[in-house]
Amino acid sequence: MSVLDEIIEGVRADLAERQARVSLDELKETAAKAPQAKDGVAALKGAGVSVICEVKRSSPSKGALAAIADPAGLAADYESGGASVISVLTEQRRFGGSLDDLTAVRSRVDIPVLRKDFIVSSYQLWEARAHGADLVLLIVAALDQPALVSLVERAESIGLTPLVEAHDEDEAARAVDAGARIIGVNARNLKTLEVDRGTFARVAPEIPDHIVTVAESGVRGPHDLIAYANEGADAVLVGESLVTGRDPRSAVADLVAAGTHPALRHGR
Ligand SMILES: O=P(O)(O)OC[C@@H](O)[C@@H](O)c1c[nH]c2ccccc12
Repeated sequence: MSVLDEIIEGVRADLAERQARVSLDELKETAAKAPQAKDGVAALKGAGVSVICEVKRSSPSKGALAAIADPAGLAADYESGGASVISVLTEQRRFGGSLDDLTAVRSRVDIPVLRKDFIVSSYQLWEARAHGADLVLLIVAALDQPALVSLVERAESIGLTPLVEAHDEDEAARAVDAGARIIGVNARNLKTLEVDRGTFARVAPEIPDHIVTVAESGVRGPHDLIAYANEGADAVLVGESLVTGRDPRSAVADLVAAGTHPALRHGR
């Protein structure tokens, strides 16, 4: 069984437990009271290369990264550093996240918030909305095509913007066919956990220009952002280097400054 399969097995078990506790009707009622979702596409289309900053305690590849006792405080630092979107990992077993983290972050920042999890059911979309998310991650490798298409449509219909994640050219073509408006290219292979920073340049040509492209994983600092920008990335998604660094606010500010430098060519 691949790491991705193992993660999804755990996600399904935790999901079944939550479904037994909170009915879909209850979730929908909570979602109806949530503030209207913010426009994730607009947030990433601003001037320069947008930076999506992640609240991430641990990962399957590295284990514990940072304790993050105050996820909302970290998100506020990201926002004041110039982040366009905050990504909150809500997967518990491997990444140490929770829906409480999502709620806490949502209540502190004004920019859009992404629920980063392994979404396999529309129940999780309603959870995301009920906890104030504006965007959700959908991983092509975790879904067959009919499931991907229906989750993209359902997300959009409840006001969530899906960020559809691909690892190779075929997955990118599936994301485009499913109607994604934002496609993330993850340099980390979820089956082997290896990072290959060449992935973005290989996969991006499959993605039409009008779709927002996000380069995910392995961004160590401004030089990696500049490389991805030159390969056509509209945005980058950064986790580890921010949560393990000493000063997240200024690390984000350095990325944002690099991404808005007038000499930088970006976009396709
Ligand atoms: O910590 P990094 O290397 O900066 O990567 C962030 C993000 O890309 C990564 O956390 C991620 C990308 N896709 C995922 C899917 C599930 C869980 C995590 C991820």
